Amino acid sequence: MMVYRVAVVAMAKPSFLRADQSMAGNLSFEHTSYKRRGDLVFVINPKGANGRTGKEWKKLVPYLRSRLGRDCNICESFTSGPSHAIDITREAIREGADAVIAVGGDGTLHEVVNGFFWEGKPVSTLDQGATHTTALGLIPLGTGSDFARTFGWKNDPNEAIERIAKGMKSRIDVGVISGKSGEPHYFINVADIHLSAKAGYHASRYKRFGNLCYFFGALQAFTGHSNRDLKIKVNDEQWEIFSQVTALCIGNAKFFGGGMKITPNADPCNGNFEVVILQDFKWYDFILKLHKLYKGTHLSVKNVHSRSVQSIEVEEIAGSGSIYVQSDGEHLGFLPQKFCILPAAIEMIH
Ligand SMILES: Nc1ncnc2c1ncn2[C@@H]1O[C@H](COP(=O)(O)OP(=O)(O)OP(=O)(O)O)[C@@H](O)[C@H]1O
Repeated sequence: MMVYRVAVVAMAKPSFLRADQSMAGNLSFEHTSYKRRGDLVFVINPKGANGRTGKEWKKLVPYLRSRLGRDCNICESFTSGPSHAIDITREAIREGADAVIAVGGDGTLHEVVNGFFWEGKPVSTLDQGATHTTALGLIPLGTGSDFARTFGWKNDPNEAIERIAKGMKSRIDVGVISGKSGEPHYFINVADIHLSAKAGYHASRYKRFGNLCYFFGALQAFTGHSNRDLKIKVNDEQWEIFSQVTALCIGNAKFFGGGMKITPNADPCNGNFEVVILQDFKWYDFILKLHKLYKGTHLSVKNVHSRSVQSIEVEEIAGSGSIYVQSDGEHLGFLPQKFCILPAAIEMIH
């Protein structure tokens, strides 16, 4: 789908994006006859954090323009609904944007990351040769904003603008999920299975309560929950059985669920996931051990297993098709699924 169009004028390539006014949904870009330092496309979810993202963004724009506008072409693109950020990102990359910056929570970042890929391959710029890369940026303004926590970033847009102004970049890993059918799906933060994924599924309905949504989601997920026997295959080796699994979490970064440091050794730049498996947890274990899960000191707790992997395949032994899977806090579907790391897949502004 064409998300925005660049009016074509007769001029030497490249054609660049320029948008000095914002519009809901599709954008029209003017050309500039020269390339300034960078073309930045901001992808804003106005409904993020129960509408707070849109309000904060409005307040932020004058400062953003004064801080970055002299050196960069600034383009604002508002998402009109789920998945729109994926299309905006693909189009921006094809048109040669220097950075696509997600403005919102982990869900918006997740969609922008998925926009860096198309049919299993990285999206590339149409007419600037193989050397041009589009960087990923983030202004964290969501409910949980868990990915940002790994880097110690707060929901502070001014800090984020400084990072963009400095323009320090490094390559980070991305996870790819392939189920039995359909397109590969990408994640940047944490993918998780069973109880936590079910909790996240329910939490999305309570975002108006801020971080309390995770508590309400967890309460609902416990209703009718039972631990299940799973089999896993790590790095394409032998299948192993893990009995009575409560949750299995695959971290490219460390935090999920609004600040729980579930995969405390994960590092998005090291070419590995950290997998943490909780087995045979009862509801009261979460009460007794919750502080450890938030602090990331739970790896020494009984029935907690952790390892570093490049790929992991997970199936339920009973094959009920009812084990929830989420990635970056977004409901993905059900088991079976395979998760692989794509080392250094995206350049990120940090
Ligand atoms: N215009 C829109 N209207 C409704 N939903 C939207 C719109 N644009 C994007 N979305 C959806 O909103 C969801 C949540 O957005 P986002 O992650 O930015 O905020 P959040 O859920 O409050 O934060 P977090 O994920 O960090 O907890 C995304 O999954 C996205 O698909």
